[in-house]
Amino acid sequence: MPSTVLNPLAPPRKPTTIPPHQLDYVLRKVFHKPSFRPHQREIILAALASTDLLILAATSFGKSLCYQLPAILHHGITLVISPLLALMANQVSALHSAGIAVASLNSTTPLAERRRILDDLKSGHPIIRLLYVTPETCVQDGFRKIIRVVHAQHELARVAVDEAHCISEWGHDFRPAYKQLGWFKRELHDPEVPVMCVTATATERVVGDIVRMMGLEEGRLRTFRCGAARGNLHFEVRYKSDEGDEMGRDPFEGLVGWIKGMQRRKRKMEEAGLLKLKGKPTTATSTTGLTAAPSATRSHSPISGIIYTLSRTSCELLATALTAAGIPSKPFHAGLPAPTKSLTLTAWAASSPGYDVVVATTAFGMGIDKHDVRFVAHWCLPKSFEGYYQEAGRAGRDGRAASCVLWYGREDRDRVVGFREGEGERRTAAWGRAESLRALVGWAEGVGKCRHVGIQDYFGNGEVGRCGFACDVCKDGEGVRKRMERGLASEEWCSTQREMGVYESGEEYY
Ligand SMILES: Nc1ncnc2c1ncn2[C@@H]1O[C@H](COP(=O)(O)OP(=O)(O)OP(=O)(O)O)[C@@H](O)[C@H]1O
Repeated sequence: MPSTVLNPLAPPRKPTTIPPHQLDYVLRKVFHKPSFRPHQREIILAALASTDLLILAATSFGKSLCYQLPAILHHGITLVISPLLALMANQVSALHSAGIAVASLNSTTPLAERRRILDDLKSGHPIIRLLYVTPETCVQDGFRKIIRVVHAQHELARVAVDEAHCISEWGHDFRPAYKQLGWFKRELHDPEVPVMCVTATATERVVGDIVRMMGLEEGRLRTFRCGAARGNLHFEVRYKSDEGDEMGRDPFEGLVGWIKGMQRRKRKMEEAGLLKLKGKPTTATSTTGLTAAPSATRSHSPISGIIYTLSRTSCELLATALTAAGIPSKPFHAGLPAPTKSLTLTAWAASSPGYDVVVATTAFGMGIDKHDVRFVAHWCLPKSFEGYYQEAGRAGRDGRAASCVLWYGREDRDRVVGFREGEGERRTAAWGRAESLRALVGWAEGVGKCRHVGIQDYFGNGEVGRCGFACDVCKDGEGVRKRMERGLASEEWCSTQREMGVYESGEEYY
């Protein structure tokens, strides 16, 4: 990279003209990627032209690169606003290993590190290229004062808002502090600070909120609608009631049979030499020092998967039952000690023996970027369509085929409604969630429509045709209809149960 790029005394920021080959060079040399994915180059060039950008693109698209690469070419610092510490930690450690001057500032930053970062910012000419902060940090007066100093020196290159749907009360992960991020456009002028908002899960209403609350002006904003479609994911819904599943058996048997079926097919392909054997014996050590047991030599590589449940109790019970059934699984939820969670995450990411499957609550979602997750199962109905698609999006991030199965029952639907009512949400958020849940239920019971088309209809960004064979409906719509009729409890039964308060529970979620 030319030394002028990193020179803290470089002249005031103006649109950066970069020869196209330099983008490829940085992509390969710094990010170790062979080529850009579709749309990435175009978005990065628009970012380098200091335009305001709204990026609506599927899970695993590679949205982070769209602000990371310009950040190291641009003069000045890029502020990345991210909602989750885990999400930040992943990106910061990857950028750090690539030799990029990166830092994060949040409630867990050690005092000495915090002082170092703030001193760097206060100098007005920070050496840090990318600073990851929580939205809560951005609303603090002290932090804003320091940002003004940086801006006055023309050194604030861009504000990137990750998971931008969190700004909207209609969205599924609303965070009040996100609403205050309009401050950057409102208060910082001459020069204007370019903003980039990125999300995978925004409906039209949420997009409207992002534009309005961030103070983005339609005339100066470029929106990239890259589509929410994930063509490599196979979607399927399996139907169940409290009495049993669509085959009249315990749904757990169905789950075990499905996972073992995948294992068998993979083993056959490995034996036939059609798949390379991965998963060498490894010993994973978490950042907190706990170590997973080393493996014996494996004759077959494991299938990596995630199973989502809603409550902590079912998370632990299911992990224990699956392990007993021969599918090595670990629970992950917010109630577990930090070292245990860290070990689970590290060992699962390293495909260590005993960690094939993580059974998780929604505490395990955004920011999970393991490439070879071959399945995501939802054992219970999630609370929103966006949450479902975000979680399903953890599968197949290497672009290869992966399966997403939702076990859907009307009793679960009513439990989710009962649980949400107990949360006492604000009115708009409650309406938004109710609408989203209704859409998800409609999708699960909508056996006449391709699942991929149903997803696009909900998110409304980008068109897809029927998938052909990448969902249960396109494969065998009539069969799905029959399974649904057999598997679901009747509405009359559910309504009687609701009246008796059967679905209200005091369980802990997340
Ligand atoms: N051009 C590229 N070539 C190869 N891999 C890439 C490229 N761009 C990004 N990736 C990889 O794709 C993965 C997903 O990228 P990223 O985490 O930015 O996804 P995302 O769009 O933010 O998805 P999500 O919304 O699901 O978090 C990462 O492992 C990243 O390193």
